[in-house]
Amino acid sequence: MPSSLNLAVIPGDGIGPEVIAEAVKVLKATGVDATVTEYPFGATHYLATGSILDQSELDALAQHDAILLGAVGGDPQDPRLKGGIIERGLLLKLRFAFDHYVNLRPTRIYPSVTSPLSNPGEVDFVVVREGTEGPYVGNGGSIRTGTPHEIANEVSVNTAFGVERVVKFAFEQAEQRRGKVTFVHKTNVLTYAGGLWQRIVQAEAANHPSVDWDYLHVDAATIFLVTNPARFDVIVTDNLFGDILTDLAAAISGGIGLAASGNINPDGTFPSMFEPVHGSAPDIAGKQLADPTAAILSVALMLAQQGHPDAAARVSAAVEADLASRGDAKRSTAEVGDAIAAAVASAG
Ligand SMILES: NC(=O)C1=CN([C@@H]2O[C@H](COP(=O)(O)OP(=O)(O)OC[C@H]3O[C@@H](n4cnc5c(N)ncnc54)[C@H](O)[C@@H]3O)[C@@H](O)[C@H]2O)C=CC1
Ligand SMILES: CC(C)CC(=O)C(=O)O
Ligand SMILES: [Mg+2]
Repeated sequence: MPSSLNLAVIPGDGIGPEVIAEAVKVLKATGVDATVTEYPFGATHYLATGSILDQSELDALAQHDAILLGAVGGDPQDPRLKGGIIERGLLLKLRFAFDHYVNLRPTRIYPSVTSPLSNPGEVDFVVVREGTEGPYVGNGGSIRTGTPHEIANEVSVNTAFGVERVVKFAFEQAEQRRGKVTFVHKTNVLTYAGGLWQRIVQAEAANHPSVDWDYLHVDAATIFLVTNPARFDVIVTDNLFGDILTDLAAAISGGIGLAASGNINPDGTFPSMFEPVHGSAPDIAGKQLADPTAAILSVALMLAQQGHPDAAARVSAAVEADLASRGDAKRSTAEVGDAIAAAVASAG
């Protein structure tokens, strides 16, 4: 692991720059030796320059130890951004090019946080979402486009290679946690993809006798996330189901402003990328209303992955203390960041 962290930062669009300013503030407060290089990519940059992310920019990002991203995406009604041109051409391009096959999304209901669930119990699980396959790969098309007879396909790609490696990662996570994997899919209907996943989960389970596993259809999984979220330890699922379930997981655990994630390349061939689960939130952008906690907790995930466990623990502890101290008074994005950064610095 490097002693000096060579970090690329992509603040992005909407609330992205606001939450990233606080995340970088907290990173600096840890005292970890880090060089921060900012890149302007996102919808705003595209609208100003016509450029999204070219090969030389991808090559430059590849030179970094890790990437911290705010959120990207502009106004969904803007015709210049149609077809998810930024989400696909920037965010997914990075995940695919840097082989971020593990999208790791931890969920905890902190004791001090008000959950919409009245009695959630002790909730602490991680979603291991496959990050490079599924219906997000862009394998589709449409004919007779724009006519009443249009036919559109979006094919979910699931390879034995891709499923095996993420399932193996999930079982290894469970070995280091409470020893339970829940595989989530829709094997009763998506029988080809689901069958592949099912066989691989069964085979991998045999390699991890200390881990229990069970299976839930994705629709039932949404029930249990609300009625009994404490039953989960590690959830492993595909790209689309994982995207949806982790917004729900964020909602039950105090809000999307608290949910952090890592797009991990476990092999270390490419830089991993850390980002809040949320998007660019155009409805609150530029008003200092965004909660920067998810971006700050993404820094903690990054520090842990980059070999700075003490600094990561200090950031997590400062967030936990800040959550415990939150009352009814509204604080700005920067005020939350200032408070957490001060707590991190004083614990250093
Ligand atoms: N990783 C990324 O860069 C992602 C980008 N997007 C993009 O973001 C744009 C907006 O997408 P939406 O579907 O509206 O999802 P969103 O996550 O941006 O917003 C959903 C709701 O959560 C609220 N919210 C989000 N983050 C918050 C925070 N930190 N503090 C307080 N409230 C927060 C928003 O105000 C909004 O009401 C779209 O262009 C979408 O494609 C969406 C998800 C992920
Ligand atoms: C905008 C999508 C491509 C990403 C997303 O919603 C997510 O990764 O959670
Ligand atoms: Mg999402």
